[in-house]
Amino acid sequence: MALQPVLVIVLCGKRKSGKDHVAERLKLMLKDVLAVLQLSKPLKEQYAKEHGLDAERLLDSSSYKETYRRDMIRWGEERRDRDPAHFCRLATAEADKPVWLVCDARRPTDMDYFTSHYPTLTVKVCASEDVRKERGWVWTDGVDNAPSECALDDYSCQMLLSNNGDNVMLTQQLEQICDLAFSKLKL
Ligand SMILES: Nc1ncnc2c1ncn2[C@@H]1O[C@H](COP(=O)(O)OP(=O)(O)OP(=O)(O)O)[C@@H](O)[C@H]1O
Ligand SMILES: C[C@@](O)(CCOP(=O)(O)O)CC(=O)O
Repeated sequence: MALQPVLVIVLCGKRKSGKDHVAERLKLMLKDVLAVLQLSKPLKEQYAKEHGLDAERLLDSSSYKETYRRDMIRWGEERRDRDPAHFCRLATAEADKPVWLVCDARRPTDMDYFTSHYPTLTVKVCASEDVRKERGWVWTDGVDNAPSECALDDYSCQMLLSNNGDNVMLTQQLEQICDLAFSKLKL
C-alpha cells in the first residue's frame, strides 16, 4: 500500500529535454525522502509480457526500445482510452516515500490524475531543439507528432524548468523544487 505523499512532483517535457537527468539530480538532492516513479514502467512491463519481449531492455536507454516505441505508444493509447488512470495507479501502487517524482507525464489525463488526488507541483522540462539534437534526438514520424509527445504542448505547468546546459541555472531551479518539498515535509 502506497504512503500518502506530502508532494508529488510531476515532470513532463519533450524527448531529450532531460527529464531523466532532472530526476537523477533531484534524487541526489532529496535522497531517502524521494520515490522516483515512471508511468512507462508498468506500461513497458505489461507490453513486454503480452508481446514476449524483454521488459528490462525496454526500460533501459538502449536502442532496443526505439524499435518498439511506435507500437508501444499505440498499445498504451488503447489502454488509456479505456482507463486513463490505469498506469498512474500501477506506477504509484508501491511508492513508500513521502515525496514522489513522476518523471514521464505525457497526457493531460496523467496531470489530472495527480493534481486531483495529491498536492502537486507540475514541471515542464524545456530544452531547445538544437540542444535536444546534441543529446541525440532525431525527429521521428509517428513518435514526435503523436499524442505521447504533443498532448501536453498547451498544458500550463506550474514551473517551466530550463535545461539548456547552464548548470548553475539548473541547480537554482532544482533547489527551488527541493525547498518546496522540504517545506511540505516540515508541516
Ligand atoms: N543538464 C544536463 N547536463 C548534462 N547532460 C544532460 C543534461 N540534461 C540531459 N543530459 C543528457 O542528455 C541525454 C538525454 O537526457 P534524458 O535522458 O534525461 O532526456 P529525457 O527527456 O528523459 O529523454 P527521453 O524522453 O527520450 O527518455 C542524456 O544522455 C542525459 O544525460
Ligand atoms: C510507450 C511510452 O511509454 C515510451 C516511453 O519511453 P521513454 O520514457 O522514452 O523511455 C510512451 C507513451 O507512454 O506513450
